[in-house]
Amino acid sequence: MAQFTDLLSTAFLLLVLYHAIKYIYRISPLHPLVRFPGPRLAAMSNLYGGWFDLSWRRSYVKELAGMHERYGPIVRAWPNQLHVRDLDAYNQIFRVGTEFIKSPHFYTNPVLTHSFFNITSTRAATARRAMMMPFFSRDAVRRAEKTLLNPIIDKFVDILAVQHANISDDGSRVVDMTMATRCFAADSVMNFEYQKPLGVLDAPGFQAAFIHAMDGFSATQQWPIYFPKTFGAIFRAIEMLPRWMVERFMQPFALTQWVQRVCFERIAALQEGEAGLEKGEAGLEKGKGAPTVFDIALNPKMEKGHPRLTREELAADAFLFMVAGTDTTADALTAAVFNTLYNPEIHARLRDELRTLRPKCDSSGWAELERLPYLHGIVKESLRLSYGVPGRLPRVVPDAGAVFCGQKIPPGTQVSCSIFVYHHNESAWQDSFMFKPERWIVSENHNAEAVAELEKRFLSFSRGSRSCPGMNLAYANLHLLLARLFRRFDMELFETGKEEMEWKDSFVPMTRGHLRVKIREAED
Ligand code: HEM
Repeated sequence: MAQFTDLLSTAFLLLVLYHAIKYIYRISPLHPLVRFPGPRLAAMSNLYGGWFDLSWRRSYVKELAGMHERYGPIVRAWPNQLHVRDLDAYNQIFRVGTEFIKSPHFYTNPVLTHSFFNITSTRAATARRAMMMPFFSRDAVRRAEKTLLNPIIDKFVDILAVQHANISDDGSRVVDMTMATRCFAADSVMNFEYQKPLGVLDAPGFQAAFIHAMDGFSATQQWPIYFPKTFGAIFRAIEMLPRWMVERFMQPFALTQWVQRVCFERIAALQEGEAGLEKGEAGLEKGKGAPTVFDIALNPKMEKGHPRLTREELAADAFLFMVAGTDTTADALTAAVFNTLYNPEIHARLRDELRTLRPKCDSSGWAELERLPYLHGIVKESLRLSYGVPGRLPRVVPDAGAVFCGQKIPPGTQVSCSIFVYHHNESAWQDSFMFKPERWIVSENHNAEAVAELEKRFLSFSRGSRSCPGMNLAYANLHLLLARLFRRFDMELFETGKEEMEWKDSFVPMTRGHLRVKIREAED
């Protein structure tokens, strides 16, 4: 009898223990995490207020897309952190004048300190952006086409034609297109900003040290996001070291500091006017009086609500434009070249279309090229499948709270949206992983409404007050450069397949290998 009572009380105790554990588990923050494919992702998700995005793992955002397929449009990482894949939610979060501020845990990168990228408040960032946005409008970019965009494009294609490449056995040249497009983008953005390029296109074989340094930085991007204080402290400590020491032992830092100095000197030169333009390694050429991106910011009008920026802030914005515009533009160009060459039918259709232009299309402008349906389709697909910034873009739910997909979301919740996830929502994009320029072309079985619907779901430049200010510049460069490249050269892939083009999320996508192409002047 005693044994039976013992057994019963043990069973009872076990039952109580089981329910106690279950209860503790249910009220503990671990509870929502069981819905995740494994504890790895969950384990550190609450650290520093972000998802632990395991960005060294190639499949992170792909896992996220899979979770949405399994669990619906809202996936929780933590009670106060969630990921949404719903167009209405996106448009609510990323609208003009949004009250969903950028997450202060995420937008902390010390390399971008003083720039408006790290300003979380929409109002403060908008006031600052407003001074520069007129120079990025469609009209402004069109006006700059001949004087600021084309000279860099001409230089790029001329280099491809004559220099910097190894001649292979069959007489064609092998070009590292991953590096080439990034050198092009960095020089193009800098030229657009100050009418003077950075000079990286001149690096032999496009192997510019600064572009390699940017790679080094991209590879460490999870650190400033998850360990902002530690990374910030390390960064500040490095800034205090003597320059020779940084140059000797920390090349990526040294090169980044060099470009930051170039930006600072160029801003100083603009501030000091003509006298300043003549001095300094980064001095602008005398006599080039066209307006620059910083004209309004250098002469702010208080009555219009313009903030007065310090030289550090202006230089930080100049540096921001350069880094924000380099990898993104180059990734889209790389995606365009790779996918076009990988699919012979797409390549042939593009070549046929470009042959309708004046010889070698050297004088065709952006407006004309944009009207070429197939080229335009290639540009759109390249942007869709290079994603711009594929990861989380976290924002904070405002005091009024929010409603996503019928669910009430409390204030203070951190909500993330991934462009990668949206662009691979199969219910919106059929065969989402396939490169299909024709999906953007109005045809017999694909009407204008269907294309307009895709536009609504196309998020490469994000939306609203914090969307990409460089969108028009990027579109112009993509149309102009791709037309020139495919019209002037015969190209084929060289030892580059899908495996080399696989990527991981380092804020921007970083491919496993480089895109290399054989290139020779086209005869027709
Ligand atoms: C294919 C090219 C490009 C793509 C796909 C792209 C995409 C994006 C995206 C998605 C964002 C939002 C990021 C976020 O919310 O954290 C962004 C922001 C930004 N982009 Fe771009 N971008 C491109 C080119 C450029 C160029 C050429 C420039 C400059 C000349 C530029 C400057 C910026 C800046 C300054 C921001 C920060 C905006 C802010 O914080 O308010 N981008 N871009």
